[in-house]
Amino acid sequence: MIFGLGSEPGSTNLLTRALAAVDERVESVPDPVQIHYHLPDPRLDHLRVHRDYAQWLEELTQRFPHECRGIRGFYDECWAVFRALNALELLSLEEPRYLLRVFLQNPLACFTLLRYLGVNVGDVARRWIRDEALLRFIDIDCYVWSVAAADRTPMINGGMVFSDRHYGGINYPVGGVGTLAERLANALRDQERFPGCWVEYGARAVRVNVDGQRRATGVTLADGRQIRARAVISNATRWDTFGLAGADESVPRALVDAAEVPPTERLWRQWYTESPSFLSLHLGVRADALDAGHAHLRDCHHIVLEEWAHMESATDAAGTIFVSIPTVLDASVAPPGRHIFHVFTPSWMSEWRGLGHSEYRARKQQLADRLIERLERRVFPGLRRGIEVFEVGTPRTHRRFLGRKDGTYGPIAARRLHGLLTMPFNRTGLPGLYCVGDSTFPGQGLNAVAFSGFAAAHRVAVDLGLEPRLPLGLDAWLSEWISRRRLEWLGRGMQSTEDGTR
Ligand SMILES: NC(=O)c1ccc[n+]([C@@H]2O[C@H](COP(=O)([O-])OP(=O)(O)OC[C@H]3O[C@@H](n4cnc5c(N)ncnc54)[C@H](O)[C@@H]3O)[C@@H](O)[C@H]2O)c1
Ligand SMILES: CC(C)=CCC/C(C)=C/C=C/C(C)=C/C=C/C(C)=C/C=C/C=C(C)/C=C/C=C(C)/C=C/C=C(\C)CCC=C(C)C
Repeated sequence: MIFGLGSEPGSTNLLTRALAAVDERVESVPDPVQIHYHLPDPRLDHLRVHRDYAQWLEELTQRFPHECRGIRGFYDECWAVFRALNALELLSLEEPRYLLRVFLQNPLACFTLLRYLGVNVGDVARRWIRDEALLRFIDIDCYVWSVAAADRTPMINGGMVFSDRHYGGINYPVGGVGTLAERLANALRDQERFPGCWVEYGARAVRVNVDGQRRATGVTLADGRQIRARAVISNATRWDTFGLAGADESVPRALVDAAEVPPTERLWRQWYTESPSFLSLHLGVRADALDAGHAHLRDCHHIVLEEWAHMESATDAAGTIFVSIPTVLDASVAPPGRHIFHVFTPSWMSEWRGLGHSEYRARKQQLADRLIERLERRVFPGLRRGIEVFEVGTPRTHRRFLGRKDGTYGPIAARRLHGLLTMPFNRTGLPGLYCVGDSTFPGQGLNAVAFSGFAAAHRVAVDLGLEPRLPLGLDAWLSEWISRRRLEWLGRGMQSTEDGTR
């Protein structure tokens, strides 16, 4: 489900812009329905989130006519956030010269964003909507991408997702999602266009090297090679970069030595915790086994939930089922007459730890069977008999192939936080080391991590003197001042939230 590949005017189509930055583009297929929901409440069952905004509003208000005004009010606020973002050049919020420039260019958009930066989707939804069933829907409509209910999902992100799905829309890259990475990597390897660039695969960084002045100077790879650099950018999660979070404070394989971990990281650990990983089934299915005229095969993405109580469950394959069938949009990604089903549900590493080889295989089979059974009963009769390819991935698979601690999907708020204000930016307390990806502002999502990539690249370019900065030491002084004030203010805000809770 790819956000950010749109071609409409504005700045929020960050994948399109990243590709354009290296003179590339990918052909894509517009997805007419973002998600087809199969939910426990009859008013929410077979609810389809149409790309066409008017059609979507009509679908929802027909089911909740008494909430007509509330629905409009809520989504209008989402659009206000989106329009403000879409009107700005999106670069590093840690760069004072840029902040001054965008503020002077578009003060109204900046004020709108400032107003919503500390707000969560739940706060806005409850201001407009009373019906508990509809509020539950807003919860799951957040949960399916943020792995958190509305009151822990930042409003800036809600504004992006709930509006962009109707603006730039969801677009499937022809040939599969891997095309995006391939195009970027191939472009960078073109020495005529990008002399000196190279991409290495299978090269695991195991340590960030730090000199006597406590400055990052490069990385050590698993094969012992050392690469020197003036700037090191880690796209590993915060836990894999700086060590573990939560009660388990042992640090097995963090990239930064425990002695070098900056004190600000402690704050971050109090605010964010790991979300679960996923149990994933990758299925190749004979189309003729499924009912050919099956209405559900029109849509690429489905969410299946039989009981609300199981929404946030991440054990025993009992939670929310996510289904993605990319062959609905692009038949070329499978052999003729076949569909690809990617079926997944949240799952914790604790369910998979300590299992021997045969126990691990048996458990995968058992939980996969349960998911297929649930899907056959609710949405796709005949699914099992059509399966020709069957692969199961667990949190252990995610950890192995993505190098993410416990295979986590990313950070989620450990408690109610002030929207996006608490999310760390790209600079870290260790000079020369930057973080990027979903452990940094604004969090999970391809478009969100693309934003953090643009922002990190911008700040690094300024620090290396490749982009102009404020003169007379003002850049360093102002950056430091903003960062200190933010931390002090957040420290105080968090303390008062805790006192209030107590
Ligand atoms: N749109 C969707 O349908 C969808 C679905 C799931 C996830 N997502 C989101 O997509 C985003 C993908 O972000 P991403 O690409 O930054 O993260 P990623 O985890 O997918 O990729 C990180 C890459 O870094 C590599 N890596 C990790 N540690 C390394 C090390 N020590 N040395 C060398 N390489 C290392 C991994 O192998 C991996 O290739 C996430 O935010 C995720 O939430 C989107
Ligand atoms: C100047 C002054 C004073 C001030 C200033 C203010 C400002 C400027 C501010 C700014 C801000 C900003 C720029 C921000 C930004 C943001 C962003 C970009 C955001 C983004 C976001 C995005 C997102 C969140 C997305 C997401 C998505 C996702 C996660 C997805 C997912 C999916 C999945 C998981 C799949 C599903 C499936 C099924 C359903 C089947």
